[in-house]
Amino acid sequence: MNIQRLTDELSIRRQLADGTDQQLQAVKEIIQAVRTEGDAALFRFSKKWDKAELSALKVTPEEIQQAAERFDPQLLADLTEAADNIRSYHEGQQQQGYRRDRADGSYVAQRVTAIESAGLYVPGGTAAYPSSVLMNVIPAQVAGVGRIVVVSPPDSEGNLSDGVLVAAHILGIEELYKTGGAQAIAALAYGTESIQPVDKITGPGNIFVALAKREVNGDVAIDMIAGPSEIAIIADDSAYADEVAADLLSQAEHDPLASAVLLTESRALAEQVAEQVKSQLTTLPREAIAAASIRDHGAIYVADNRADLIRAANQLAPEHLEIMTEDAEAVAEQIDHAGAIFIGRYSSEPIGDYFAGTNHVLPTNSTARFSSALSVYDFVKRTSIVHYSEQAWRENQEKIARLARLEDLEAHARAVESRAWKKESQS
Ligand SMILES: NC(=O)c1ccc[n+]([C@@H]2O[C@H](COP(=O)([O-])OP(=O)(O)OC[C@H]3O[C@@H](n4cnc5c(N)ncnc54)[C@H](O)[C@@H]3O)[C@@H](O)[C@H]2O)c1
Ligand SMILES: N[C@H](CO)Cc1c[nH]c[nH+]1
Ligand SMILES: [Zn+2]
Repeated sequence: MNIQRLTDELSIRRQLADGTDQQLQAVKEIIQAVRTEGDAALFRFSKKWDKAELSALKVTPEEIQQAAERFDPQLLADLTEAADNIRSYHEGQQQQGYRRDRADGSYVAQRVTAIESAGLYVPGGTAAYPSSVLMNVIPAQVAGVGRIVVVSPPDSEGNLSDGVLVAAHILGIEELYKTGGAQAIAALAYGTESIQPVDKITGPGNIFVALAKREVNGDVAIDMIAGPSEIAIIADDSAYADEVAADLLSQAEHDPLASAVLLTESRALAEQVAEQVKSQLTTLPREAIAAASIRDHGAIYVADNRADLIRAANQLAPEHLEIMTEDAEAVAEQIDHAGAIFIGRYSSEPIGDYFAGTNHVLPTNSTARFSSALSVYDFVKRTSIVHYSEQAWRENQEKIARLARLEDLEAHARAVESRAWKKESQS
């Protein structure tokens, strides 16, 4: 791992945000093929990218039941406990409507309702992600979404992993399809013979999924761009280099495009962490992926002082930010831009990936400057409501008509005044 300038890392980010021209072109062609060919395109792309010969896209209740029956009971208990933690955290996000009444009998209000249908992407290319089933589905359920559709790419046998099926089983999901990548996003956005389109698409995925979500945005709503994983760690000499390195590698193993950055004022720690990353890397089953990620998107930034360190972290706006310093909570107070913050030595990032209850679907590519973790808020909409009484109308109609004429909108003014026409003729 090279000790390099943070600015290099940021320029890597900007390129990733757009993908390469080739990747973007491929995604556009995949979306077009799904729009014109429907299911046939989904079968064809599954064969090409997942090496799977599918006979049907929809997972059957028997497949889910059989997976549940052969699943390790301890793992079932672990997934269930994680689901409980996630549900408890997200229930805190439930929103009520509100109403402001006035003495003249008028009121304005806001009503909160769930979106009708949501399509949730669960990654499955280089690894299966049962945890992403929980992270997508639970906020949608807490919000009260009517139709929840889960898509995930199959393995080369044409199956979803038992973990994904069992997570769906725990949550009572009935609409689950074996399709992934850009083609799954297109199917959710535009529909095929097997998959009815949805109102909103959420969930994380690789660069093809991220680019496809960006392409269909507007025809359908999306949550955010949750692309290849990222971790940044602020650490001082109180941190243990082996623990810092382990946490950096935890995200590097997701994807060759994942990024891992250490931010520190200590050159000694920087050197120890670089050594640790090198030696721990060789012991990982996913060594090749992690090595590519560290080589191409790994960085150690040695800051001049604390202010420089904080500025660098905020500039990166990473998906995950760990803080392992003596005054970790005070440092956290100064972070304005990060998808999720992990405070202190014992808050290793995978705790958030699986168990704490917070959502692991998080904005990447510095979009934490303006985007947030997936949440219940993503699955609701707010409708504003106006009720004017006769008294309220009478007292305010002239002001409203004047404001309309200020904008040269005569029909607006007359609409408000039109109630007077009848009142005058009746009196
Ligand atoms: N930001 C977050 O919140 C978050 C959370 C979890 C996972 N992730 C990320 O999700 C990603 C999972 O990636 P994955 O690849 O394992 O699974 P994935 O399901 O995202 O992608 C697999 C699919 O990509 C498509 N694909 C692969 N190569 C292609 C090519 N050359 N051209 C066109 N399509 C192609 C195929 O359709 C395949 O089914 C990782 O990047 C991980 O870091 C992010
Ligand atoms: N770290 C990922 C988000 O970037 C989420 C995840 C799922 N499984 C393991 N990790
Ligand atoms: Zn992870």
